[in-house]
Amino acid sequence: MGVEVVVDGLSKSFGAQSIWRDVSLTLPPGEISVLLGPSGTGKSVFLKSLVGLLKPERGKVVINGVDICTCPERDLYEVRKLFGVLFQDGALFGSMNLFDNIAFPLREHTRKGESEIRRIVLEKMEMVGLIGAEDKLPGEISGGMRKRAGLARALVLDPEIILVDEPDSGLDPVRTVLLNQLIVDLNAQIDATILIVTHDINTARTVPDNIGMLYRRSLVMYGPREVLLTSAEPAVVQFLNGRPDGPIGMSEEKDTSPGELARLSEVAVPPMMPQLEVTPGMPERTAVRRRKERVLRQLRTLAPSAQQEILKTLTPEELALYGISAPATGSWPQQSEPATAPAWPQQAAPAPLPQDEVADVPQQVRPSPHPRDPEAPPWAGSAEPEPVESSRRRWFGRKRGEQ
Ligand SMILES: Nc1ncnc2c1ncn2[C@@H]1O[C@H](COP(=O)(O)OP(=O)(O)OP(=O)(O)O)[C@@H](O)[C@H]1O
Repeated sequence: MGVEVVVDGLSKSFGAQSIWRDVSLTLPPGEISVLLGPSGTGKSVFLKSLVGLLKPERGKVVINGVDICTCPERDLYEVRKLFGVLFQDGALFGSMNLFDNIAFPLREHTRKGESEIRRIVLEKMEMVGLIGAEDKLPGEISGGMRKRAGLARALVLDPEIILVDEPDSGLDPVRTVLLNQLIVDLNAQIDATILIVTHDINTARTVPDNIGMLYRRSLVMYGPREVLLTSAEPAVVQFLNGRPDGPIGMSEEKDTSPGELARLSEVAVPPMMPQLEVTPGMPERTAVRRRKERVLRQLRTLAPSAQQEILKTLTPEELALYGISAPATGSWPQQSEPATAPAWPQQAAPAPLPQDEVADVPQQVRPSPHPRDPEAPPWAGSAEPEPVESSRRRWFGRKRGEQ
């Protein structure tokens, strides 16, 4: 399983220009997260800070117990081996064919022999659908193929954390969806922690488990996808609807007129879209189960609209297990008699099916093998949800020093 990345109070400037301040978030292990934000808000700078290519002046990035902002170079070198990074343009060497480009990290960072390198490179090229293009130069292939080649190169060292910078830039909508599907399938296969930086709304609405948004030098929101995708926060609504009116303008410092805000408040939050599922025949995404448990534990801290959407994803069996009797009605879930934690049926992960048998594989929703403690349901302790103000503070960030 991928590793957790904990970002705590991170601030980055270039000279007098502050890029973002006091950013705190956790990328849960093996889950897919997306970082959204208007152009120039420092999303790429954030990715580079996560991998230690840029040094923030305050805060921590803790990976496997190592704070990469302050650790010695030697430790940073070790932690970097956990990462695979797909840069916007694939960052391929123009004079090398795809095979050599993808083999490059193996030749640079390992002592593997050429036959082993060949096996690994061809395996990764197969994963991204590039078999047959080994001898092509980057200049001879399409932008989508270059992205996939960059992804294959990011995979050769078996990363536990994959950072993807704008996978959709320069791709048509169909290629974007196909690349998104590839990322979801990859996550199912290798269970790596993935962070995607994008401003593509469709990607944000269909791919991640968690979403954050950078805006005006802050992380204005971060959490389970249902939180941002149902938020009525003006900047989020404007962004998700691609509206010209609202707080986001051509320049970052734009002021919003009361008229604009009024117009925006009439804009409906677009309905949630279902998350992309893995291609039939692939292993299941084990992160889905882990995330469900994690999110249910924090359910009552989330906005009511987010709770509704989360509850809609539960099967009747899961609703019964978690003692929820009134899902998705607009009201706080009623807790029924706590279920005595049943033993989940043990199931082996389904074996990949042959290609000619993959059609119409029924979706399996597997209950968690780690059911909650029946004595402590996620919403125990109060029949009422957390006050809106404190749940807003949780999702809209807090000032430094505030608890
Ligand atoms: N090495 C650097 N030195 C100085 N300024 C930099 C450096 N790298 C980035 N910046 C500045 O940081 C700001 C944020 O840039 P960044 O590329 O991270 O934005 P972004 O959100 O990824 O934008 P986009 O969505 O357009 O790619 C920009 O103003 C940019 O000029």
